[in-house]
Amino acid sequence: MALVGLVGWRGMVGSVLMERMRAEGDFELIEPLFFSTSNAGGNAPAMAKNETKLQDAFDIDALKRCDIILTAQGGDYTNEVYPKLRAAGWNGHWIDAASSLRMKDDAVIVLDPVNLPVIKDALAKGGRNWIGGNCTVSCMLMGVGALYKAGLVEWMSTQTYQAASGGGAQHMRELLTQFGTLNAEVKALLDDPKSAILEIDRKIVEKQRALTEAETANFGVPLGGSLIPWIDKDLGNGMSREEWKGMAETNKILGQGEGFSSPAVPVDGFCVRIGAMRCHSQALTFKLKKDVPLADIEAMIAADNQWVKVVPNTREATVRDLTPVAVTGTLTIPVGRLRKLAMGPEYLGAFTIGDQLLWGAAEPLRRMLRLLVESR
Ligand SMILES: NC(=O)C1=CN([C@@H]2O[C@H](COP(=O)(O)OP(=O)(O)OC[C@H]3O[C@@H](n4cnc5c(N)ncnc54)[C@H](OP(=O)(O)O)[C@@H]3O)[C@@H](O)[C@H]2O)C=CC1
Ligand SMILES: N[C@@H](CC(=O)OP(=O)(O)O)C(=O)O
Repeated sequence: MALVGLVGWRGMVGSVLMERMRAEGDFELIEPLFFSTSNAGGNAPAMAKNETKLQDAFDIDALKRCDIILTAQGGDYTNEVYPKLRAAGWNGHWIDAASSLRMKDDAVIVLDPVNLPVIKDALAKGGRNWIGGNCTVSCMLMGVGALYKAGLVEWMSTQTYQAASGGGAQHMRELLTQFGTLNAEVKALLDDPKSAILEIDRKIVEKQRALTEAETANFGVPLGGSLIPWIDKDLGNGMSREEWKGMAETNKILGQGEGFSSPAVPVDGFCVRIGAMRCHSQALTFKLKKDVPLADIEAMIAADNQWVKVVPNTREATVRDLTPVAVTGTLTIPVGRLRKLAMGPEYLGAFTIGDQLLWGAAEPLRRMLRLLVESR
């Protein structure tokens, strides 16, 4: 059985990953070795078999024992440990949730329902680095990958509505704390049905502007009852790093663009943080290479994989099935609001949602692990 080192298993992404691995019986196929950056020598979780103590996640010799290492510990950990491990001659498979290695030439961004041929090709060529994609990109491609696979996309523009969880657990807590503070500020007025809404509104905005440093420590500004149209670093050219990932990662996942034989498809838009908990949503505008009937597009998307679900473009179906609340905790990727846009028959609009901790983070990694284990 493959000895699989698990790093970052108790974090937010790691916990979702463990849950999914248990649900799919993955532990029956591996010998897990649990690592910790903070509690080496402590007890490993219940899924441990023969190795019941936590290993030191910075101990290169302990890591070197593993056939496969799967980490959801974060980019700083990857940057510190991965080069040392390879320099020490380790030739195992490295599966990683962090973005650090994503754009390296010897790394594949894994999303097997979309890019199994790219993964298999890299495996055949001796590939050893398998990196999970950006959550927004992975969820988008799980939904509308069919249009790319069919070579129909001339360009795509994305407008995202990204959940607090993308920043990590502390960001989710901060959002809820802000909502609580705001509610408390106007509770008495809310309880009085005769109170004036503009008075409530005034008190809320005053409170939002007066939130303490502690109440905005993670987002930097209020998010509850507001939004933040910037995610990740400022690239200095008017673009956020999250926006840059849209084009770079979409094309790399599909095996096109730089380093590949076919050209990149332009992907661009705006990435916005909103007050959702753990589902990323996005409105997409496509320029298709030709006019394809809407019914054919719907059929193509619906047939692409077992998780995508076309939501009829009606009010009733949309408000029921196409919301973060409907999708959270599920692997379903709804795609709705599909319609031809006023600009012409080649212009297609769509709206899609995904749980950014499942298809956006944990699921592609556990599926890659499974693929490696089953191909041994
Ligand atoms: N959050 C997201 O949306 C996404 C994250 N990622 C990647 O995954 C990485 C990990 O993200 P995320 O899971 O959100 O990070 P977390 O902060 O939840 O977990 C990271 C590590 O923090 C340590 N830790 C310290 N205190 C606690 C605690 N009270 N509870 C749990 N763990 C604790 C754990 O390491 P130890 O057990 O060794 O102490 C854990 O593995 C990110 O840095 C990013 O690279 C990728 C895609 C999406
Ligand atoms: N940047 C994403 C979350 C994330 O971790 O992305 P990446 O894996 O590309 O660093 C967000 O904030 O919603």
